[in-house]
Amino acid sequence: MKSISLDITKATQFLSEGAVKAYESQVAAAQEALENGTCPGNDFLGWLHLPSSITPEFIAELQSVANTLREKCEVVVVAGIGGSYLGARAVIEALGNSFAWLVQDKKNPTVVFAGNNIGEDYLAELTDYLKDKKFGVINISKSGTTTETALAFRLLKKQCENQRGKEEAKDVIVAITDAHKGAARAAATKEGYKTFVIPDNVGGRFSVLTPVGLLPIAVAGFDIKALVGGAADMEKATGKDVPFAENPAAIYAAVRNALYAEAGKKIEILVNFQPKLHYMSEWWKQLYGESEGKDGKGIFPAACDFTTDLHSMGQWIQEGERSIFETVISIETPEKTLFFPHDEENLDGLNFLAGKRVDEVNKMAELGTRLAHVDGGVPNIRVSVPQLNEYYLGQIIYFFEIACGISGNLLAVNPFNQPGVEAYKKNMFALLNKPGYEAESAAIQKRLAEEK
Ligand SMILES: O=P(O)(O)OC[C@H]1O[C@H](O)[C@H](O)[C@@H](O)[C@@H]1O
Repeated sequence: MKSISLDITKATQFLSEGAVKAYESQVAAAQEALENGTCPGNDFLGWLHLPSSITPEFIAELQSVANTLREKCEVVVVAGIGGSYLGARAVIEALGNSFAWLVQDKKNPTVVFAGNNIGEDYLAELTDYLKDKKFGVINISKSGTTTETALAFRLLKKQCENQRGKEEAKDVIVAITDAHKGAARAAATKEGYKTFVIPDNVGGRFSVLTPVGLLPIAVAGFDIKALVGGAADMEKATGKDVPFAENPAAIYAAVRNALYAEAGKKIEILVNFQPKLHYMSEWWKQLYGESEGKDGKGIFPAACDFTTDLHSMGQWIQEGERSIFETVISIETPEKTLFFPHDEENLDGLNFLAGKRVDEVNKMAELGTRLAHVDGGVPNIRVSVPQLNEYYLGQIIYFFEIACGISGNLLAVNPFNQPGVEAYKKNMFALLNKPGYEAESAAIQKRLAEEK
């Protein structure tokens, strides 16, 4: 099978000669540290060889549970936030019909997401939508205590039991959580739900290839064996003994750090020219943002869908502050085929495109954008992906995961913790007068009073 490939020529032209190669020894040291478990955050390295450790038996167990949900449900709600839903949504939306919610494809349950916000209208409209549906729930939380997910799950569990009865509900609610602790585990144990474990040593943003991602993706009807196969092949292609120049993840990590350290590029924009990849960018933002945004450092991960956002962000990218670079995921061949028709009147003047495939126009837009942005001083890294299918999505996932682990080590941060995310939670609990937060509640009310 082919592999995804990197073109860094439009990025290295913004760097001094040898700037990327200069990272070779640091990258080797980073990969050794990941392999030997001697890097910061070394209790969260379970993702490193996860693809190659997934057995056919485990895939079969996941598929069997997915089949039960597929047989018994018209709709399956995936409750989770951050790493507990982004990977699943990224893959499902990349592979699914762009209008899946409108195309009544009886072969697959409709997969919807909840627990990734606290929007009252969103949750009210979801519960309304589910009122006449035979639905199930996959409740995903590594900690088992995340407020957004727990709040959504309380609503969904009650509605599922009211609509299907407690006994039947038990068969269509699955929990994916910690092996022993947390509210999600406690509820699953009490109610007798089927459960899968999120390994202690795999952090949320690296968990898409655990049941966190694999079960929802299988429920949606996609081939998790191929997904894992692509990731496993990329695991081999980016191993610590692969020569630097032949290791795409090593090169990507080195180039982005060189652009940050030497060329002052503080923002990386992940770009796609396929709208189905929108959530792949959202998954990537968490992976890099939560791994590197520490100690006042780190490249800010942003994302754009082109050509759509060229009509909104194009001006800034072309002529704003030169602190950005672009990483473009380019899908070589679309899954579908559509030609531009000829029009007798040609009032739109587009007959010069007649007979061409739509993607030919998209590819010229991509090339034209690359030339314009590079001319405007925006370095461009191009990740070429042969097809948008499970196998190559597995390659992309592992490529970005291992590059993130390397990059975080090059940046000298702990890529595998996320202490910063606790701040808002503490304030929220204090403001909600959560039991046990009495002192924090008093303090925050005092602060708010003083700020008036
Ligand atoms: O899976 P959970 O424990 O519910 O966590 C869900 C998400 O929220 C946390 O606050 C972190 O920001 C993320 O790294 C994590 O993926």
